[in-house]
Amino acid sequence: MDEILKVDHLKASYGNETILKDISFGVKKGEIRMVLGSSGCGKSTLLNNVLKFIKSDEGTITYFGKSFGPKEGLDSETRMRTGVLFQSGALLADLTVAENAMLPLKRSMPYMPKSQMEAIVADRLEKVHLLHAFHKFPGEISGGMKKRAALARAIALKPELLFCDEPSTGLDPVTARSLDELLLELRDTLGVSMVIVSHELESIKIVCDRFVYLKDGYVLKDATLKEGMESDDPILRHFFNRQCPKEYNAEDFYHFDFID
Ligand SMILES: Nc1ncnc2c1ncn2[C@@H]1O[C@H](COP(=O)(O)OP(=O)(O)OP(=O)(O)O)[C@@H](O)[C@H]1O
Repeated sequence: MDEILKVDHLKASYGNETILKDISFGVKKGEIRMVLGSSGCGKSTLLNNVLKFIKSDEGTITYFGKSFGPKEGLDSETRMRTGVLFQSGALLADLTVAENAMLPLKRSMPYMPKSQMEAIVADRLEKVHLLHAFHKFPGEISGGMKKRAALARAIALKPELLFCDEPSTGLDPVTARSLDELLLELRDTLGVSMVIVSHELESIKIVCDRFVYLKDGYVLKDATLKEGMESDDPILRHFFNRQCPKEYNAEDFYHFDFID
């Protein structure tokens, strides 16, 4: 499989505090790559740096074979091939679900006739099973529906690569499960590759192909879900199995900073 995203030796800081020291990994076409790690380890920071929402200290990010340096932003072609589902959903309250989903089209293709935009948006809303909410406002729909509306907006331009920051956070287990299944469905129907930040173990077990586990600014493990779940590393054993390995007593165990 080809790698459609490559992160090489990324270093990122806020002021004097370096959060990511040296991060490298790739995303293959058609795969769901998850970014894992304890709270505060820098998962969202990684996403914001890879997406070039903020400038990095060092490192190269290569999208679809095109490389961008640490201080460079993404070009418009790369942005159009990339979708983002923000943690909050970030829907505009005074726009309908359809108008929200139309925003990327208006920005990228301002001259497209409105009827054509509406047809595309109807298609995307159908894909996320939300066509019935076309004319509704965000305040009139449930949390799970808001996530699906935000997802319709994220796939408006039929991206090849979709970034999702904590997609199931704040959802009840049933709604979270249906969102996970929807992400798998979109991967299969649209062929979109994904980078998903999550700490929801149930979601991880459903959608993850491969993961990177971040620790102290480095990649502790880059592996498949199966390898992660079978790993002897105490941190990964705790993360995936929620159990304390025999060879560590409780005192040793709490020296690890991995309580989510
Ligand atoms: N805008 C910012 N300015 C300064 N420090 C920040 C900023 N955003 C995040 N941080 C710090 O960077 C570190 C990593 O934060 P980040 O949100 O990337 O972690 P995370 O792994 O996504 O956490 P969580 O799982 O809790 O969402 C934390 O110590 C956080 O306090």
